[in-house]
Order: sequence, then structure tokens, then C-alpha cells
Amino acid sequence: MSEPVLELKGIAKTYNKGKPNAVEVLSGADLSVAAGELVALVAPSGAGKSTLLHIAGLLDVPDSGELRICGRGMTGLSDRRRTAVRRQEVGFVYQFHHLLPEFTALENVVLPQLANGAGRSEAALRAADLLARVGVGNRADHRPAAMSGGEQQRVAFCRALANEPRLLLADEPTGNLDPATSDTVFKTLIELARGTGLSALIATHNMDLAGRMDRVMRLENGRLTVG
Ligand SMILES: Nc1ncnc2c1ncn2[C@@H]1O[C@H](COP(=O)(O)OP(=O)(O)OP(=O)(O)O)[C@@H](O)[C@H]1O
Repeated sequence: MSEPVLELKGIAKTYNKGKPNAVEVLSGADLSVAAGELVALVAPSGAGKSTLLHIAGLLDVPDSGELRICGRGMTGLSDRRRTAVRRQEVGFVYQFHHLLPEFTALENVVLPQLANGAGRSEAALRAADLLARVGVGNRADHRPAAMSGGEQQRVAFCRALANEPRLLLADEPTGNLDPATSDTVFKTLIELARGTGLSALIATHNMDLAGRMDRVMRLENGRLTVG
């Protein structure tokens, strides 16, 4: 069997450590996500979901514990190496799309590829293909403000997958949408993930949506348990 794409072992994180306002958020979180596996992350508000996703995506560092991405240990890596791993192996989707407002949908999906060394025409082809796959090919020349919330979020998925990451991390990716749009957009995300064979850890409050994934993990009291 191939090695896990994401492995967390004993991850601990306390904000403002040693101060009177210290907040212990993670206290030994363990998780392993296999290649091609889609895992839902459910947690009460404030339980540390975003903190966990930021650590898994190399945007934050734990106080202790071990993080491995695609079999490689991340402890002690320089900022430069961490940025390179994040750019190549990890895609992020947030609750709000965070697309660049002055660029079109296509350009928003092209730019991360250029930053990763791709040529312009190759990047444009891939962007157009991704946009078509999630049903917004006809919005490629629109700026974010001229798209619906569901369309903006579909473009955000494409941007997250632009550099063919092995791991997708999503923090309530449809939390900002009405229930019907959320449902169709979430389905699109799952189909896209399944179609590209990537692994994903997707936080959601919606148990119905979580149930469509391979496994549900619950974050509570600083630890992860089977949901
Ligand atoms: N930079 C910070 N400094 C101090 N405390 C923080 C910081 N970031 C988060 N926290 C606290 O850590 C806890 C976990 O925050 P986090 O954002 O990870 O939770 P969450 O599960 O994503 O919450 P929500 O579902 O409400 O978005 C919260 O109590 C929060 O107030």
C-alpha cells in the first residue's frame, strides 16, 4: 500500500502559551489520510478545525507532534522548503472564495500555475479544462464580482487544484452558500476530487455532506476520534 498523503501524530497547539490567556486547542491529534481518500472533519465551533487545517497545510506550526506530507517529515524544514511543499502538494479552499477581484476566473486559476513555473499556454489550457469540469467554463472571462457565490466557489476549487496537489484542505468550503447551492457545489467538489484521485480533508458542519465522504473524523477536546 502506498504511504499516507497526510499524517498527523500527537499534534499539540496552545495559543499564547505560558500566558494567562493561553488557549489549548490541540492536545495530541492523530490522523492519517490515505492516497485518494476523502475525509470529513466535523467539530463544534471553536474546537480548532481551522487551527488543525492550517497546521496540516503548513500555514502554522504545532508546538509538538509530527506532521508528514506524502511520507516526508515536515519538522525542522526551512520556511522556503515548507513554502515549496505547500505550493506543490497542497491546495486550499476556504469558506469565502478569496479570488483576486481584478482578475478573471481563468486568470485566477492560471496565476498559481505561473507562480509554480508553468508556461502561460499550458496553464491556460489546464485552467480552462478545470473550469469546464466544474461547470463554469462559460464564466472563464468573468471577474469574481460578476459571478454567483456558487460559481465563485467552483472557481476557488479550480484554483486550489491548479498545481495538481496531492492533498486538498478545505475549511467549510460551502458554509457561505444557501443549502441548495451548497449541496450542488459540494457534490462538484467531491466529483472533482474523485476524478483527480487526490486526498482531501474537508471541514463541514453539515453531517449529510460529511456522510458522502469516505470517513468522518470528529475534533473535540483537542483530539480526533472517529465521527
Ligand atoms: N491567533 C490566535 N490567538 C489566540 N487564540 C486563538 C487564535 N486563533 C484561534 N484561537 C482560539 O483557538 C480556538 C480554536 O480556533 P479555530 O479557529 O481553530 O476554531 P474552529 O474550530 O475553526 O472554529 P469555527 O468553527 O468557529 O470557525 C478558539 O477558541 C479561538 O478563539
